[in-house]
Amino acid sequence: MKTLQQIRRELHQIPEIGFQEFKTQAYLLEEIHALNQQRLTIVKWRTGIVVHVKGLNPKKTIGWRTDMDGLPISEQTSLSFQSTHEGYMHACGHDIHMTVALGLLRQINKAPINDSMVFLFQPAEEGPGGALPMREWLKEHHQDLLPDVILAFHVAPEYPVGTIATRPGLLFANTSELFMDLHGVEGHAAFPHRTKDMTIAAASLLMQLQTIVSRSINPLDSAVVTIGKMTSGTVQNIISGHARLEGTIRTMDAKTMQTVKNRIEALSRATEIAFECKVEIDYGSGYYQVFNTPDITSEFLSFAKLDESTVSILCDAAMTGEDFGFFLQEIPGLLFWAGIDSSYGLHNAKLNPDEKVIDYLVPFAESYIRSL
Ligand SMILES: CC(=O)N[C@@H](CCC[C@H](N)C(=O)O)C(=O)O
Repeated sequence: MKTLQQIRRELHQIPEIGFQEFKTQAYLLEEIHALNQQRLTIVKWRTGIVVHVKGLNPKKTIGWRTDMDGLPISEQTSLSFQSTHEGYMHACGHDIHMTVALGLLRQINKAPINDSMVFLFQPAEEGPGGALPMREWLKEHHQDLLPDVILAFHVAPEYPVGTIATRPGLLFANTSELFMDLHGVEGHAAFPHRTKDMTIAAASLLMQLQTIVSRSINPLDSAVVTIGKMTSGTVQNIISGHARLEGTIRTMDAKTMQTVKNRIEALSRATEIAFECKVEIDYGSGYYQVFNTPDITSEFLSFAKLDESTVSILCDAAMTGEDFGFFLQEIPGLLFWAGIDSSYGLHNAKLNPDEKVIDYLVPFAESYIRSL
């Protein structure tokens, strides 16, 4: 049987983006099929997997969800087990999340608990979002696999291994992707008056977008408008006829999200008039906030406090997005941060989780689940 460290390293080498997790799914299935099958039901959903472990005397079903996808980032670590998929990396810790889920599945399968458990290996967390369609598919086709309570964790680079952090209520933001295409008129660099330059229009719009949070949102509310990618033009001596801005919006409530979108649309209309162009807006996919069930989360924090190997922290909410929010929208449960002690953050090409988190977290999660 492979060690969990070996599994993490092998998963790390094959990062795949949302709904392309074919090798990852095959790898996980091989590990799951190698277990004693007596209590297991295994169902595939797109590139995801659902594994049900029948309890000894089940009164409820406890869910454990892991995400599966990597990011389109070129890895810059010097690890011996670097990504073998050029231009892709597990830079958000989903390799660790999957390994912990497998480790927990092994333990619960080896020594079953009274209740049943369901492990959700969910694709496409980074985008376009697998949780909502997976939840809806379970409701429609596999009511029997729906958990009564659901748990998940996310790696936290800023904390040492052994740290658990979460909070009752709102933990992560509402999100919306943002894609803006600006269409003008391309032309010779020497004849700007015959063109509609979209590099200038996009630069102007980008700067105006930055006024939304500072001037249109109540300072007591919170919002983020991030443009992570900006592209325009073809070569140095042609005025660009097309530019694209790609970003994401984060807010702590749905009303503020609408205010931000209203301002984006108003500034786009103003850009159209000012630069004689067309601005198309696509909001891509949006995630529901992560709202931890208050009493379950308080009890979880009390449990963590009693564990000698754990430092538990009541943390602040963050502007991170997580489509796990869609599960918590309908099923009680919680998401928590687990420290991995990396000097590089999430979505960084040098992220390097301390693998000791796996050996710490599997028994911690197992004993918490046995206490439920
Ligand atoms: C945990 C984490 O980093 N999640 C991502 C989710 C991204 C959702 C979507 N693609 C977007 O950009 O809005 C995050 O960036 O917070």
